[in-house]
Amino acid sequence: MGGREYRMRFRPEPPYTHGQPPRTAVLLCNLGTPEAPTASALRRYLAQFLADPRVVEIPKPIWWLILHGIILRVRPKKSAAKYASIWMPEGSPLKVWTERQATKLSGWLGERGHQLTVRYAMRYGNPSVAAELDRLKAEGATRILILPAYPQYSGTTTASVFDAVYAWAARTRNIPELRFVNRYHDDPGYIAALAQRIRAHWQSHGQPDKLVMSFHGVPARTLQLGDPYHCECHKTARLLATELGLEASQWQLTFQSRFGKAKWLEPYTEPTLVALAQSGVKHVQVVCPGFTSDCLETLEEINQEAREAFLHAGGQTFEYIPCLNDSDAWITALADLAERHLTGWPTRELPDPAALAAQRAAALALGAKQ
Ligand SMILES: C=CC1=C(C)c2cc3[nH]c(cc4nc(cc5[nH]c(cc1n2)c(C)c5CCC(=O)O)C(CCC(=O)O)=C4C)c(C)c3C=C
Ligand SMILES: [Fe+2]
Ligand SMILES: [Fe+2]
Repeated sequence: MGGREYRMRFRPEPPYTHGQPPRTAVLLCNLGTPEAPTASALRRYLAQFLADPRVVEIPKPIWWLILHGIILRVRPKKSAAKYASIWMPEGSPLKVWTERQATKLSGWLGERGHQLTVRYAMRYGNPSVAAELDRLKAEGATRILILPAYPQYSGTTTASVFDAVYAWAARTRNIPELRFVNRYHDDPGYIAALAQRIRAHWQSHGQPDKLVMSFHGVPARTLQLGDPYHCECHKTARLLATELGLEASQWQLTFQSRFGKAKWLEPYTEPTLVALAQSGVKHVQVVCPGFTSDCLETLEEINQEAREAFLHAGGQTFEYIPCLNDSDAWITALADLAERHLTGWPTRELPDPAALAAQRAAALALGAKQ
């Protein structure tokens, strides 16, 4: 590599100062979402998302023809209409919830005496992983914990977040200490937060004939290729059912959001709901434990499309139980998780009273518990 090329690759950075105290940050990374519920925003988002070789494992020359020749011509308009039906006044639900989680988590970790920064980033779209890492570094972060918003590890999601971090590190001269959370599908705090969400629903609505736990699917082939996602979804579901005291006949795991013509993990959510209705099951509740924030896949695909299919097939009541979002039990679980992953750094940071007060104020503004 020539000198100029080298300088271009490793961008100039502020000079390193000896004796600076270590500064820790947590980066909560979620999938990403379009900027607006419009066809042009959807085209930009889907072009980036579906070009990721972690997401679509088809040889590039063939996939490029399908993606640019068909999918990006047809899907943006259809998907935009779906997004429009779930859009919140503040923006896309996925981003709104992820941002609230980061703000609340920051406040709660501050309450526990940690002086650290919590930010969120999106793997596709904005704020990008690279931009947030640049920002954290510019603010003096020397240690960064990468916390994907996915409890179950999958090469298609978790590993893709890590790819983005590695790509950023590959062009960074003075790389902060990095830590990665791979999975927390069996974390007791996560399971307890899910159980609490469901029990709260039961208090006002009662128990269903069947509780359907619907996870996002992945191509079935990835299971044979060693992706642990399928097994981790099953373990989450099993632990949750045990925590809720459910017998095998009272719940079922399904996989949703099939994309393309290949076989995906089964059983598929919507056909299962239709079959349940046809077999005489009247009252179902659906929960999506693999999604930590409500998004298109839960609010539209489950709460609109799947509801319609179940009721049309003869079901009587369909209740959707919202995702963890910014519920107190979930933020507690995230804080515990981050804390466990943050222990053992060689030096402890000294709390900064001004930063603590600011974090507390932000958390209080969101109604966080004292
Ligand atoms: C929770 C984990 C997720 C896995 C695993 C996952 C795999 C995966 N997804 C696609 C294709 C699409 N997914 C889309 C939306 C979407 N996917 C997840 C999560 C996982 N995906 C979320 C949280 C969302 C919602 C985003 C939002 O903005 O609300 C979409 C886009 C929507 C659409 O146009 O229908 C596509 C496409 C594949 C191919 C895949 C694994 C190979
Ligand atoms: Fe997806
Ligand atoms: Fe979908």
